[in-house]
Amino acid sequence: MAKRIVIALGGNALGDSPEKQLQLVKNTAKSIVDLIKEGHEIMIGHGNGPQVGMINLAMEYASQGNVNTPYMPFPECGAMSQGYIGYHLQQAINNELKMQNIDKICSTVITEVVVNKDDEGFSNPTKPIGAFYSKEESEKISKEKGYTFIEDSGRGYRRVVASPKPVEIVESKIIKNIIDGGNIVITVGGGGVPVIKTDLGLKGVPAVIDKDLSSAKLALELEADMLIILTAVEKVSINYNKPNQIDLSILTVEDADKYIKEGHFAKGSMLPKVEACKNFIVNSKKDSIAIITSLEKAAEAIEGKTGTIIKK
Ligand SMILES: Nc1ncnc2c1ncn2[C@@H]1O[C@H](COP(=O)(O)OP(=O)(O)O)[C@@H](O)[C@H]1O
Ligand SMILES: NC(=O)OP(=O)(O)O
Repeated sequence: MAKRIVIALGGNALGDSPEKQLQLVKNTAKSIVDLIKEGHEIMIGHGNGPQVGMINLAMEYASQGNVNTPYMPFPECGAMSQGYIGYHLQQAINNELKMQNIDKICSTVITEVVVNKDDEGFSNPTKPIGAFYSKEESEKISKEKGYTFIEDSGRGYRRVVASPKPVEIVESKIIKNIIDGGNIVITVGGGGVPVIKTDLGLKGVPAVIDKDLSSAKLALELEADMLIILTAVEKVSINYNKPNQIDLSILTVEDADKYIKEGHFAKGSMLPKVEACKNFIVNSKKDSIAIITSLEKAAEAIEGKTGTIIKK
């Protein structure tokens, strides 16, 4: 049966350069168009951690050098990342739709997401962005620029920035129009550009919202049947990266709470994915499903053959 599906695509699954990303999105587009062919309605949210870090670093470097480049504020870097990732994804999906003779179109909505100005995320940076560094490199950059770094799930050290929780998707009516019109939308890129409400209107703030939490919000607002979080691992594990690692096929909300307390899911990577799925499942008015798996395994996971299914 045709389902309304929100797909949250990991920023790391998009590669670490525009050239690599353009290649990788071709496979992503094929998997997504296969789902569209089966009649499913698709909304795509995506990450931007590596990309927004790269843009921010490049713009900062250029503005400090001799080239005539102004300082680029962080929210603008986030909007730039939505634009170029969305451009690659929509081009690849539209090419694939045309090749398969499907009369639909995919478009990116530059999306703002309201956050609370007093969110505790502003005083405790947790969102890893940009490239991975060695411990020594990260300490050197930290001294030079005052950035905070953390060790990211055994993969190296990364800069972390504030990550407030998503409160409201500003462009949700337009997103609904696109979906109700039978087309495909790319939205809440990088979790959405974070904005706060002021007396003068919306105002961008320097932070990166977790795209899994924004995708769950989108799935709830648009009454989706399914939230699929696609990342680099096929299943969620307990004792991750340890000799006694156990991969989970099913994760109940009750077990998720227990494992969260025991510290099995890393902050800024697996924890927000599990929390996003939990939030969607618990608050959905429908008998909805949430799945965490890898891009390559998406179709199999929808058929219930792999991935971690999060259940009530
Ligand atoms: N308990 C866990 N189970 C599986 N993966 C985990 C776990 N804890 C941390 N991870 C790491 O989290 C990563 C996914 O987070 P991240 O790379 O931030 O996602 P994204 O694909 O959204 O960029 C996995 O590739 C893995 O390295
Ligand atoms: N914004 C965001 O959640 O990005 P990643 O998926 O790259 O962490």
